[in-house]
Amino acid sequence: MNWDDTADTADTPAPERLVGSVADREDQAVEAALRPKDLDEFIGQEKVREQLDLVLRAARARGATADHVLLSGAPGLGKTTLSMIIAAEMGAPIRITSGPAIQHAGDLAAILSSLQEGEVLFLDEIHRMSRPAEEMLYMAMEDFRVDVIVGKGPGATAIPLELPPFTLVGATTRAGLLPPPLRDRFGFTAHMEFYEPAELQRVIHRSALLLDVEIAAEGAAEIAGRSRGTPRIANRLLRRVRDYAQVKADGVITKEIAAAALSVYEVDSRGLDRLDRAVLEALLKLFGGGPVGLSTLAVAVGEERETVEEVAEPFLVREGLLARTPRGRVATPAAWAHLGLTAPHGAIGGTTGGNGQPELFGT
Ligand SMILES: Nc1ncnc2c1ncn2[C@@H]1O[C@H](COP(=O)(O)OP(=O)(O)OP(=O)(O)O)[C@@H](O)[C@H]1O
Repeated sequence: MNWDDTADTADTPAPERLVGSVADREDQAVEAALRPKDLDEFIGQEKVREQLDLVLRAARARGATADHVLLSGAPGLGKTTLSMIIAAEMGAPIRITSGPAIQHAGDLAAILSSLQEGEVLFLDEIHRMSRPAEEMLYMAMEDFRVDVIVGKGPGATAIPLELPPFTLVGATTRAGLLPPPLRDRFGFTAHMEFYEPAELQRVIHRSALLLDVEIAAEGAAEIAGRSRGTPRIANRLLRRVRDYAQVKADGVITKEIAAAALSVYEVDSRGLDRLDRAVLEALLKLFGGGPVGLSTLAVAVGEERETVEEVAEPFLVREGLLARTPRGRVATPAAWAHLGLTAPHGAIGGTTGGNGQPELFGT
């Protein structure tokens, strides 16, 4: 089984994890139909929307090409969708490529030289571009010009090539990995946050409408609460719940149907799946809440160390269920509560029994 939640989309097969945030094949097939087409349809991310709206309106009013835009944030939060919206709002065509697809500067030169005036170039996983391509991009972004190197060794010559003005929309899961000279060349930078449950509920209602599925408000809320703050996961869970509702009921998604369907798929009320729960259960039941070393924890759940560290832990940490401390992994009081267990007296992350305050996580 491939649990890989952090791998990049370009060169990995579909993850089989229902709560993984990277697009699987089914997502790729249906997502186009679910993408909002303009800024008004785009749900949540209020600040990003407001700021981007200003940037695009101003460019339109000047009759100019929009500034380069950098979007950072976890997979499935809407970076590709937003890049398409930028193109649509500017009435411009869009070209989509990704960092790993551009290994040689020549690959980039070929793309850049075939752009139309005003075109949006969406470069996903921009942090994974090769160094020479990155350096070519600096000049292209700033001066709309590239130097194409012809020949090799001492006889090589640089032929300057003028480019039409274009808008680069770069997307990255890790803005910190971008070299500062590249980051500085973006006129507008936006960080996409995880979505609130109420926003995901709106995403689910909108998708249900497009998929012609009847859903009650509480049904949407139930799915939203398990979607890990990510529209892609919300849409994926919606499709699985729809299947269940069709087979086991009359097709309508109620709160009960959503909860029953997602328990079949082992996605719990906070969006933890089997792997997440296995890690948490081992930490609480075998190690009394920790601290325990990562390798020991991984052996206890029968997974690779990297799988526990890179796939399960980020979400458990984000949810405040697990902490990484210098002494090892430690469960928080919320972890004990979530699994319905009582921390043993004096356990780290449990209560001390005296003042009721957690030993490590109190004031
Ligand atoms: N704000 C939103 N409102 C409604 N639907 C959204 C929103 N953001 C994302 N989606 C939906 O979630 C799905 C995933 O979005 P998208 O492909 O844009 O994510 P991404 O951040 O580009 O992911 P990746 O980094 O894996 O490429 C799309 O089907 C899109 O319809």
